Amino acid sequence: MKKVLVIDDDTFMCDLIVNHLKQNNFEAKGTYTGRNGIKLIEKNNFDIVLCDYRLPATDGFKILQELKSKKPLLPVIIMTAYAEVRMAVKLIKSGAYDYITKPVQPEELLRIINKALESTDERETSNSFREKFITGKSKAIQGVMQHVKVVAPTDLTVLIEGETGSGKEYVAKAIHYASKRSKKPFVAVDCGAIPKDLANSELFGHIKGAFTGAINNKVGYFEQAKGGTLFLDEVGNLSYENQVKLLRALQERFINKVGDNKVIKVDVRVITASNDDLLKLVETNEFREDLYHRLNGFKIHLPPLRERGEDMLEFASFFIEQANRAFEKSVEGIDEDAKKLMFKYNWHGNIRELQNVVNRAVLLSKSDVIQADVLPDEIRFNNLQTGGRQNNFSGHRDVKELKEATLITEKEVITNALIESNYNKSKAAKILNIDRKTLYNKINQYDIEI
Ligand SMILES: Nc1ncnc2c1ncn2[C@@H]1O[C@H](COP(=O)(O)OP(=O)(O)OP(=O)(O)O)[C@@H](O)[C@H]1O
Repeated sequence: MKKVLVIDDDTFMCDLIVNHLKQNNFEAKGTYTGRNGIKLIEKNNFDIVLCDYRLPATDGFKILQELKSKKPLLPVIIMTAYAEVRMAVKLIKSGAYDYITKPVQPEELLRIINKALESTDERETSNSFREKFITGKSKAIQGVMQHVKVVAPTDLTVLIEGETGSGKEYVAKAIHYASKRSKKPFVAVDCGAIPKDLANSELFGHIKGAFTGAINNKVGYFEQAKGGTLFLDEVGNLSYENQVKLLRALQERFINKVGDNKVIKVDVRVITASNDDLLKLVETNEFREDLYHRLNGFKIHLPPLRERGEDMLEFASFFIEQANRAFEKSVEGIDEDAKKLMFKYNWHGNIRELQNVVNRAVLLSKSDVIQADVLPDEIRFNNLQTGGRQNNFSGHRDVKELKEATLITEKEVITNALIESNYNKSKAAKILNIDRKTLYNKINQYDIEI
């Protein structure tokens, strides 16, 4: 039986909701104050919380923040008499699962609660992840999967290198779910997306009053991943100060919250990933060498999609099935001409780009197989050497090393996308099928004029 806590200072309404939930097979408990609500949540394992927005001495927003810092995964539904869009957006942005307007309609209440519980039940498990993980048969990936198998049961830190969209997070999850930590949380953090001045508090948490705006205690990612795996994507983006703190956390297995001297023991396995060659960042002093060696307990290099041969078709079939279900279509496969074009293409955005291309093709397809006409122009009008975009590579005939050639091509592809989008970074990132942060990093890396 699912456990629901109702927090409402209107005693009549609170009891009414509790009774209604009990009649509908929930184990419901009510409380009339926010403070007591927080205490009950700390001591019990509720599956969901229903909280009134207007409470004496506090409000639903403050309670929500406190709850999210203590139990980030607990769904909270706010009940409010003020169906104001701005406030609803604010509540949902602050982590509320949803809101319901008062007077509460019994059927609507049950619908929202069941929806929230379903989405929690759908949270990924080892089995559900296995169902959506495609391994592939290429030699390159078989080698990687062999390494995954060997390293998973250990507690080694793993560094995964690979191009954008090549499946680094998926491989990190494969390691997690094959490890003894599989029943504990897998927490993924995009270090490139955290503002530098907030990174300490995001990773390690903070205490109330630690800085302006720290109105409540916050549980950081390290603590959220307790007993499980913390996946730090784009780790090369961490500032020097954060690198020092991360190194300490890894060496000593202790963290400090921002503003607090108390040390907290953390049992977390760290897996990191990078699009960049981290060693290069070490050479240019942008990344600490001692941290690099700590993170590089075991290195896994993920091959780009273009080096995975027939795996591309296996991924495509899988994505076609997914898209058929999502769009209620019944596409059966890809015709030979379209396949040829897809094999010639460079897939700079790798598996993610392939998934987007397949989604679009399924949606547009009028026949039961994907034909060339529903592939994007860059694939249809691709000429073998260029990977689909304008290219001035003939101007670099003296380049012999493959790595240098790749760098030059990447710079040119990015420059072309910027030109094509009139230097609109969001549009250019979309064309390139990378996120804005990665685009900014690349612009800096290649010193591209913008
Ligand atoms: N092995 C796989 N099986 C099925 N789908 C996959 C697999 N690997 C990647 N994908 C698909 O490709 C998408 C991108 O994968 P993922 O996020 O792991 O890449 P990434 O290398 O971590 O990307 P980024 O460099 O942008 O962080 C996933 O959301 C998933 O849809």
